[in-house]
Amino acid sequence: MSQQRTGHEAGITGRVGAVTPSAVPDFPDLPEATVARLPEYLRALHHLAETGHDTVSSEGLASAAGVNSAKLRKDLSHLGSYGTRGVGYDIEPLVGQIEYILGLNMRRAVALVGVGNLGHALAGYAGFASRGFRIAALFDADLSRVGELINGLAVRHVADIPEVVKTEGISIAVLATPAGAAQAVADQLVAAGVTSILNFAPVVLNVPEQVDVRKVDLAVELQILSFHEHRKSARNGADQNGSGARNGADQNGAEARNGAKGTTSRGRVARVIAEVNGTAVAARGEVAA
Ligand SMILES: NC(=O)c1ccc[n+]([C@@H]2O[C@H](COP(=O)([O-])OP(=O)(O)OC[C@H]3O[C@@H](n4cnc5c(N)ncnc54)[C@H](O)[C@@H]3O)[C@@H](O)[C@H]2O)c1
Repeated sequence: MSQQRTGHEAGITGRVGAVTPSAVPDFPDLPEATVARLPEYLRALHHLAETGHDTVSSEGLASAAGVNSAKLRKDLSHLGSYGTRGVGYDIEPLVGQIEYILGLNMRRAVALVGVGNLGHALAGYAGFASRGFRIAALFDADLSRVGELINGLAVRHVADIPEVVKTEGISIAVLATPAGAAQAVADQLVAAGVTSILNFAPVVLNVPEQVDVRKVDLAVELQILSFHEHRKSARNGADQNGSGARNGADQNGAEARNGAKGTTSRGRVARVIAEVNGTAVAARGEVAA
């Protein structure tokens, strides 16, 4: 990716409203994390516009997008958008600017390969259209699926990929085949001219450098949540051990004070261990060395 000037470096300051998509002098070289957050800002901005808002504060937009406001201001500054003190960001031009950066000011044609359980659900999802995408072609290798209509679109055989990709101007494909078929399908797509792949198959694809692949794996997301669950329970356990340790110390203290009358808990534990091991216990209640 080439190094680009940001709007700030290019002298674009002040209200977002002063910056139109055509005013972006060069294509900004955005951090990947910023790119990943832009769709969230866009979703939140669309919602704000639909509910009658013209402007939004950075705090309001950050909260609607689920990020912190310092991060949001930094992200938008990469686009040359700084908002206006006391006013915030003008929503309409900011929407235009983010859509321009994300390349959504044209509706992109997308191909979907592998129209099984997952593929059917994706092909039938109405939300892609409102987010800037048109499912332009469905492909499968199974002849019994070819010709099936999903949302008015007929499933084509994978042999038609080169022709359809060309005629429909498709550059993005969604891959929903079994893992074993995914690499060969990716090769077919790339040979046909596809340059971006959203891969649902649990396999790492080898593609040429100019091809972008994003992998979606819900099992990985669940595994990450599992880690958080594990960590929460480990911390809770540590907390309980902590209070247990404090309680233990209190009890030890009490037992030490009562030591003359009876045996300490440490002594009792030692005795049990000794009984299990068949070893002797020292007179003071300690395990014999
Ligand atoms: N990423 C995730 O979160 C997630 C979730 C569910 C499933 N998956 C993955 O998605 C893929 C599809 O899952 P599914 O449950 O829909 O499977 P499925 O078996 O129902 O569907 C797979 C489809 O791919 C077709 N196919 C097989 N080989 C092909 C080829 N060479 N070219 C074109 N089409 C071909 C089959 O005919 C079938 O229609 C699997 O790899 C699965 O592991 C991923």
